[in-house]
Amino acid sequence: MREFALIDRLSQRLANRRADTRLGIGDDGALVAPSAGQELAITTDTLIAGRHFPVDTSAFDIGYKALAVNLSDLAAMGADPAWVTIALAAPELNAGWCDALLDGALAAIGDASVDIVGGDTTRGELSLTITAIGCLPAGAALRRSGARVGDLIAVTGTLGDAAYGLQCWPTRDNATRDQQFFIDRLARPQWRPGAALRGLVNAAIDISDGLAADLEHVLSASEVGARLDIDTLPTSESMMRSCDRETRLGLQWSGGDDYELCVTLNEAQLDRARAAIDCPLTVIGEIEAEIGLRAFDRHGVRWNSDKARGWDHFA
Ligand SMILES: Nc1ncnc2c1ncn2[C@@H]1O[C@H](COP(=O)(O)OP(=O)(O)OP(=O)(O)O)[C@@H](O)[C@H]1O
Ligand SMILES: Cc1ncc(C[n+]2csc(CCOP(=O)(O)O)c2C)c(N)n1
Ligand SMILES: [Mg+2]
Repeated sequence: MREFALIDRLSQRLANRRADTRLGIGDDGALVAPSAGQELAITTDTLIAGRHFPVDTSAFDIGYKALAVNLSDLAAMGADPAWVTIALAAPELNAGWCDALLDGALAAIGDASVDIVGGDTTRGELSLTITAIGCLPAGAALRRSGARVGDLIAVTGTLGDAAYGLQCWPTRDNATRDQQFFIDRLARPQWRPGAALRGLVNAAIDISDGLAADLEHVLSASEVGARLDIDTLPTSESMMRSCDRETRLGLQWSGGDDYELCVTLNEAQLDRARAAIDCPLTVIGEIEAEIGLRAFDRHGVRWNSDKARGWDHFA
């Protein structure tokens, strides 16, 4: 298939959902009309074959993950996702493969009010760069710098599953149910509706590089420290069955690819935050004045947190 055949195919399949999308695919740029009083949150993330996903990942899963990780960044800003562009580089264009990629992208969007308003198509090694734009009332964004001494630290969902999924990847053709669960967590991360936490939490980040590394970004932006109770890290049943404690804690601490939200909030808002977000929200620690990230086990013994700190492309 040629470049313009793909673009025609895309525009035929994409119907705009939003009244404030004035012009989608087809011109030199898209046109959108945000409401007065709103701010736009803008984020971009690239996924490269062999680096962000195994080279033999299905087109559906590549499309899914590319959208999910970007919508997760908007969620971490507390923005309602609204528009995305998809820049695709591929060695060749195969119609069935492109359809499956778009199926995956649309599945990750789900019933969110998001329009794919543009993109770019080039020949090259397989990679996707998504730009996602979200809306929120001016001043209401969830920033990394908002954590306050005394805040609780909480995370959505469970941690470590996707990092273990990467280790399970070689089993994918005859995976056990637990191994398949981990592989699915890697391939199709569930982005969380962070916009629902606006006004309820003081700071937020999504966990892409690993809990420790990403929480450190919040701590340094907020000029505070934290104490974590390592035995409270939310753990899936599959993970409990599959890994010993040290392996599990290593994956949860610094494995990355979780795309869960880590937030800090006043204890008085905890019940409201839990009611607002449609997934478990587990308290794992507290913000303290003393700079640095400290972890302790349930007996109060310091957990060796000098282990690998998280994903760094250039480490
Ligand atoms: N090449 C670049 N040019 C300009 N800004 C950049 C560049 N790379 C990163 N940034 C900015 O640096 C900040 C942190 O980027 P980073 O990619 O680490 O985001 P993240 O949300 O922590 O991680 P992830 O990419 O896993 O979602 C963001 O504000 C991002 O826009
Ligand atoms: C094949 C393969 N190898 C390694 C990993 C792990 N991984 C890659 S990038 C990243 C952090 C987020 O990326 P970024 O910071 O670019 O957003 C993680 C945890 C993977 N998913 N697939
Ligand atoms: Mg992020």
